[in-house]
Amino acid sequence: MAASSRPADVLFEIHERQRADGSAAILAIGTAYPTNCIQQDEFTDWYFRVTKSEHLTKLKSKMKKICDNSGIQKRHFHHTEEMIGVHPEIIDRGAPSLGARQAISAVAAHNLAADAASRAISAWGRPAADITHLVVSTNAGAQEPGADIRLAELLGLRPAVRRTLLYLHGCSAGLAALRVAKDIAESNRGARVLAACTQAHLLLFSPPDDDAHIDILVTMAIFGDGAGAVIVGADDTDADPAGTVVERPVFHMVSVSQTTLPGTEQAVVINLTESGLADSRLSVEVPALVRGSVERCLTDTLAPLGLPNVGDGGWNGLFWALHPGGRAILDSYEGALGLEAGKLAASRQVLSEYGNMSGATVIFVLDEIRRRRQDESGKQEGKDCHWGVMSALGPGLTIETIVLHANGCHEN
Ligand SMILES: CC(C)(COP(=O)(O)OP(=O)(O)OC[C@H]1O[C@@H](n2cnc3c(N)ncnc32)[C@H](O)[C@@H]1OP(=O)(O)O)[C@@H](O)C(=O)NCCC(=O)NCCSC(=O)CC(=O)O
Repeated sequence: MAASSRPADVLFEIHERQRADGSAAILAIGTAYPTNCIQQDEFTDWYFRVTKSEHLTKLKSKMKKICDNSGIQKRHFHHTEEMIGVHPEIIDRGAPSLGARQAISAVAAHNLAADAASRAISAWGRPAADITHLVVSTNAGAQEPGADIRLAELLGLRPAVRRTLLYLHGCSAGLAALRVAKDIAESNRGARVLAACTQAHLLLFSPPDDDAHIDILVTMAIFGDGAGAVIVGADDTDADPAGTVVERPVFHMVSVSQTTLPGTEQAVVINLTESGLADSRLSVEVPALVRGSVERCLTDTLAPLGLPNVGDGGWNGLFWALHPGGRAILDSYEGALGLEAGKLAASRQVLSEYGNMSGATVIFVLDEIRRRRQDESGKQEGKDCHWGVMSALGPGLTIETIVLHANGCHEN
């Protein structure tokens, strides 16, 4: 039968040829963090000394309590005491410091992204030149040419690689990058998307203020630096000329959703000013907002999928890759969903070892879940659950979610 020449049919055929056949999968994961490490039980002394705020004894003891209860053991930072020492404007609220902060944190963010991406590419097993699209997400400044171009240079990607750069999505930056990567991979047959989220928080660094700004202490007590990268593709696994499979899906990205909670626009505020992000705000209400809304939000996300048997275990029938925005945020998810102890073990471990690396954190959590699932040595929590939820909070207040399916699991 002759092919139709009706424009609508031709357009449809072109569209079908361009689209991938399968759903997007994460094919490899890489992470990186700075070598400079501060133990959480030493952080309060370090912070009050570096910011020349030793005289603020009441705030110091409050900060100590927050650190003690944070669920964090250590964090990694690009910035050091010496670095801040040569830029006194960083601890002076009245002095402009955006230029100095951005110059330092951009280089750090680019290098961390390159390290994480190199690890992802190496785990993927194909050459960097096979990457067709690049999605980079960061809170470490707002410049052009930006982190995407620099990362493409550092990795030696093809000049024709198609780039997308996302700035200031806060802690949902990692999920936003993955959501965009999924759409690109499913819309472009043969695409291999490198999605990287990189955070260096010197832009956020701020001296203690007064009793009215305890959120500054909270952000200083929980945020750390790090980068995560994944390779995303949507077609059948690729084999080399000898027929050896060189790429295998780790997690399929089944569906994505983004919900902005009404009336919460002041809950997480990120302001880029002459003082960097030091004028940002974090409401004490965030854990309660999460507790009150997350079940409805996840029900709306999962119900239309009609996943087989997931309902049998309730929320405990899923594995969970949650952004550990803070210990109280994880407690809120756990309480609201009735999750068993251990369900958030990967999130709590990443929080403990690295703190909240903003959008990059959830990629560390995903990598930790991958490691636990592949661990043959014993029963790891969540190994029997094949469907999972990845979720993070961002300004808005926004809850971003990706429903996952772990590779090699066809039952359940
Ligand atoms: C920081 C904590 C570990 C501290 O835990 P604690 O067990 O010590 O107890 P707590 O919650 O009572 O807090 C201790 C004291 O700090 C105060 N406090 C806590 N959070 C505050 C905030 N955001 N603003 C102002 N004050 C705050 C409390 O009122 C209390 O004061 P008092 O002692 O006077 O009673 C926890 O509160 C936590 O994990 N909070 C969630 C942090 C969060 O919102 N993360 C999201 C980051 S943003 C993100 O991930 C998204 C994004 O950036 O886009």
